[in-house]
Amino acid sequence: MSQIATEEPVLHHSIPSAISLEDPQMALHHPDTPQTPQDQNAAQPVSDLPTTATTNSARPPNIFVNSTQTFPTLREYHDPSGLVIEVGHPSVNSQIALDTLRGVYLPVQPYNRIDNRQNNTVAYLHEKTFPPVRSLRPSEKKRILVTGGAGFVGSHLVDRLMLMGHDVIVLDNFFTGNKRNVQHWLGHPHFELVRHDVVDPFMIEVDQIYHLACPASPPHYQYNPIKTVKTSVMGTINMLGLAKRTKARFLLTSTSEVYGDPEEHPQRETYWGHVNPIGPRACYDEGKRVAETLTYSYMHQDDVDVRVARIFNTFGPRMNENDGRVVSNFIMQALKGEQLTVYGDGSQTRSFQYVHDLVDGLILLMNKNYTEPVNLGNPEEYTIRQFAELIRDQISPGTAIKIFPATTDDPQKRKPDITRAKTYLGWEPRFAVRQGLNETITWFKKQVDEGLI
Ligand SMILES: O=C(O)[C@H]1O[C@H](OP(=O)(O)OP(=O)(O)OC[C@H]2O[C@@H](n3ccc(=O)[nH]c3=O)[C@H](O)[C@@H]2O)[C@H](O)[C@@H](O)[C@@H]1O
Repeated sequence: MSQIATEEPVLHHSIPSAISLEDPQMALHHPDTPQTPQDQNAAQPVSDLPTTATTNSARPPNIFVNSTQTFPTLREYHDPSGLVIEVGHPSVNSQIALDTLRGVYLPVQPYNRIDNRQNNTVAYLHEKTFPPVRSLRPSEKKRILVTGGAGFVGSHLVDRLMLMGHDVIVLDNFFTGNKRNVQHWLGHPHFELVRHDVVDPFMIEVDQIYHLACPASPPHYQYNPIKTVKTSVMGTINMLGLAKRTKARFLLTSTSEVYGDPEEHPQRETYWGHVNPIGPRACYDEGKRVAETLTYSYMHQDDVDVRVARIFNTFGPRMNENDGRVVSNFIMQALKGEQLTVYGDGSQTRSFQYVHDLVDGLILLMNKNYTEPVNLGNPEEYTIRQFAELIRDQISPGTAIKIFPATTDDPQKRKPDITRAKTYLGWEPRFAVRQGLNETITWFKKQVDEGLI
């Protein structure tokens, strides 16, 4: 190999700036550089090579080429003995150190497993330490599909299901979801992340399906209303079809928006709603209403085991800072010292729940035997103006609150009646809005400080 290397014609290739003859270490390992006896002794057959990225300390462990620097030989991809130490091609920026690649398929400590008998948890080490998850017997462990699992609510649900010890498969098209929300599970043996749009069918064997996939903030769902309707209709048909085939239990995350601009207050699940079918919110409201219709049609016609949660306004860490919803808008505005934007006269009301409460409710609903729709929300009701003052006073009391025109068809009041959830699930919110807001503000501040948003 080294012979071939020295006889090669001089070619010009783009190489990473990290690999330079000016680097004394690199020069030491270049085939043209005289080698010490120790170096020559170090040459080994491939089978004897250590399998970590530390094998050849002179090479950067992971090489992706951006540099336009040229270097006149192909020998760069070989070690002094002529063994390949790097694969891939500069033309497609695919170079990678072989040791790095080995680290993927031949890890030094494959899935090092730490069982903690005392608290019945198991932790896996694979390049990073994952949070310990409960150790379940095979009969207790479920395969759970979460559509929209990389979104705000979905990712918190995934955290919980993972910590509970289940196998979790996340489907997300990343339109409003973000891989960052679940990156801490990437590589965990219980976790799979699939980029997939629920508008297209998806086949898998699962025990439970939490169907969350759909843009939920008004600016996002109104951005492409036809796609929003397709997501609710075709996405729900696809997931119900999957539930039917696999006999999985199916939970639809519906919304308080099915009540429209309600004439009943607070809203009970028996209320049929007051929705404008051709207004700007209709793509979401009517989409979710059809999704509910489909869910119960599959239940009656095909015996699919279904659950329906009607989710009221929810907030918490991992909300998208740009999604236009009132909580993220007000927090970001106050953090930046900008005026808070109240749409309309601010007398419209909302009831806000902290995301951990919602996740509790979803898991309860999935695992209890109640099949009618259930409201999940915190009845703590605020006018939007009060809510603006609450956030302003927690972050920057001097900031101005400014009135802007109301949005079309904005519901004037919203507050859940949670009698059903209390009665059939034993659920009610535990977080006061103030505590949830403190945690959410702390998270947003950290994101800003770390330059992530
Ligand atoms: O937050 C949620 O979880 C809900 O958000 C939306 O429902 P909406 O109540 O319209 O939520 P926001 O966009 O946060 O608006 C709440 C109220 O604040 C007002 N608002 C919003 C943003 C803003 O900067 N200023 C402001 O006054 C809106 O006009 C509205 O009256 C979705 O449609 C629901 O599906 C979802 O459950």
